Amino acid sequence: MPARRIMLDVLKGEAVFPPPLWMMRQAGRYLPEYRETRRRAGSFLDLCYDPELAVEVTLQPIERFGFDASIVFSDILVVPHALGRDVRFEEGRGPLLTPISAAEIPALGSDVFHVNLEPVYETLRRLRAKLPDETTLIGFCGAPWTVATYMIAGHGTPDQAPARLFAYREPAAFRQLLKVLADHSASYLIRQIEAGADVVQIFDSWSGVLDDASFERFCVEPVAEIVRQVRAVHPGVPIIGFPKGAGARYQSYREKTGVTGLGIDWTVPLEAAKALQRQGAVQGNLDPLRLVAGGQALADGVEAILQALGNGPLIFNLGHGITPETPVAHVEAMVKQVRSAAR
Ligand SMILES: Cc1c2[nH]c(c1CCC(=O)O)Cc1[nH]c(c(CCC(=O)O)c1C)Cc1[nH]c(c(CCC(=O)O)c1C)Cc1[nH]c(c(C)c1CCC(=O)O)C2
Repeated sequence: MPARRIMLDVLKGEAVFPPPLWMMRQAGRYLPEYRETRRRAGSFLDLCYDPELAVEVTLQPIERFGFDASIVFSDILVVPHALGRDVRFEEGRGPLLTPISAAEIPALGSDVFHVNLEPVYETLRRLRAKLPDETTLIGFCGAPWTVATYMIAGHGTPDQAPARLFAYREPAAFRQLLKVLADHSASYLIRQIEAGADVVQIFDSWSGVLDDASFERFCVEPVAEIVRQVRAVHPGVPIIGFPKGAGARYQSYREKTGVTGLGIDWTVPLEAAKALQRQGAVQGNLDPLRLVAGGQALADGVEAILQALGNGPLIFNLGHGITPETPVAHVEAMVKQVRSAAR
């Protein structure tokens, strides 16, 4: 009999206690062993495209903490890179891309998109063979809006003003950009599932900066399109949507996109999260800075989530990625508290 992957039970709507647990960005710079592998890899993208090293860093947090889920090591910006855009990561500055112009969008695409992403598929195949049977394997992509913000600005910005202006000034080109990203992201997720992913997550880190109409067109519609395309091929695979900062729009986001699970950031009130659990699983939502601070701030934050959401379908996680300055001992304390929790 195959081992039970409890995160999959939760995504079916079951309440499991203590809840399954993993962390966004769990393979990353807060781990000394990650920093060591990273030094050997050359550039950050070299690490993403080297299945041997990517498997190594993906497994590091699993070996250390025994998380219930493992997320393949890669980045959301491999999609524009595989589409032929120039993408670099500079130490201390984050991603740098050559900004795309409206005139370049009609020709955007690549015959070798999946060839370029083959190392990611190979990493997933190797991971499924190496992971404990009970560990859920997560594939992912960025949502079209969030990926587009980096393609347009060429770097991270606090409010995505360049992408918002572009969308208002060049609506036809922008719509086409979202469509190209949605189609390629859907086929990317389908290939990740075929390489062994049990679940896929769509990261929409910048959905919180949009007005009502723009949220509908730039976040909801492209993600709904991805969900439709993935479900047409793999109807049984759960999809987690993480529209960070969606606030009052979380509920309609799940209804309209059809995502199975909802990633919630730390600003979502626990009462509202409880209401969201009536429609399906939620994943989150510890403030990553409570994990940096540790001590009582951490213990209180963990306890509040377990108390409020522990009776419903919950995947315990942070409300956003773990930050590099987080002490490993604080992660150990969090894992211990979640795992030893009693209802
Ligand atoms: C917006 C976004 C990106 N990438 C991602 C998002 C969505 C989630 C979020 O909002 O955090 C998602 C991502 N990025 C990475 C993963 C790996 C899997 C995991 O362990 O979660 C995942 C799921 C590795 C990474 N991606 C990056 C690192 C750090 C770079 C390094 O190790 O040198 C890692 C481990 C770099 C990256 N990649 C990106 C940025 C803005 C940066 C720079 C900021 C930073 O340095 O933290 C784009």
